[in-house]
Amino acid sequence: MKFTTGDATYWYEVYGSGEPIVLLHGFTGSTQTWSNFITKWKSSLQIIAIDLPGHGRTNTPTPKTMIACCQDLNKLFHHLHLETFHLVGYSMGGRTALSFSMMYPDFIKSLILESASPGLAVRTEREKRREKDVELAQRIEQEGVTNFVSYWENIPLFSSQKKLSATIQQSIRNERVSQEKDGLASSLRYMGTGSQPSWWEELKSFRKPVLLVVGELDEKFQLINQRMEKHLQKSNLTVVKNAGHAIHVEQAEIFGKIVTEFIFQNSN
Ligand SMILES: C=C(O[C@H]1C=C[C@H](C(=O)CCC(=O)O)[C@@H](C(=O)O)[C@@H]1O)C(=O)O
Repeated sequence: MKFTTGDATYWYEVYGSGEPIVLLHGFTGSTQTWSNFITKWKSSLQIIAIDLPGHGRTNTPTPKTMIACCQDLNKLFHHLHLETFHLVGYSMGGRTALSFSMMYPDFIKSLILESASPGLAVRTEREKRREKDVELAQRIEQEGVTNFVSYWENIPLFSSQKKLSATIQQSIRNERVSQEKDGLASSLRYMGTGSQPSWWEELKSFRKPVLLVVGELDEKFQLINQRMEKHLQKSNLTVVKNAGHAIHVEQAEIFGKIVTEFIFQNSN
């Protein structure tokens, strides 16, 4: 289904009925990221999966910053008459879910962040990261998506995915190569880790329940989330064994169990 606001058209999908949960994919992803979770849980939950700017079937001619994207999501949730819901985000989708929660906390019943971060606290680090994000965006524009994906799927952060079956690895690749180069480049430039605001200071005032999920093989994001847990009032950090960055793929059953148990514990 499509929701239009200004010159932006967001693609979203709604499944099932019951406790509402919103799913936000990561960089190079789409609603397809959640197909395993949706198949398994749509009989127990109302699931809303959204394509973020620059991804899937969402079209945003005017580039969307993280703040602008969250303002659009606010309009979409009002359009859907969603008063409160559980918000799940993976990686870039986790940064987006956290940003949205900081901006519109009243919507949030619980927040589930998979391999996410609140951005970079130090201005010079943000500036350096933004330069890297822009360089990567230029690489995508010059070399095209297929060549970029061949690079991207081999960065150390995703090394644990090499243990996955060829079929699953191919499905991740298929989702990535289906993206548009201008969309990915715009996402990096305007919603990348270096472009978004830092929410580190605001974490301590967020009062809703937060589940932080990281893979035991993802050292970088384990350290980030250990820091996040110390800043948050009501959070618990779950480290999933034999998983790297993409727990929802690498340990799909465990991911589904952890997330749904947390949702039902916080569904009142
Ligand atoms: C490589 C780093 O940053 C990227 C890592 C993960 C994020 C993501 O959404 C990847 C999803 C995927 O490809 O499965 C991405 C983001 O948050 O936009 C980051 O650019 C790093 O070392 O920080």
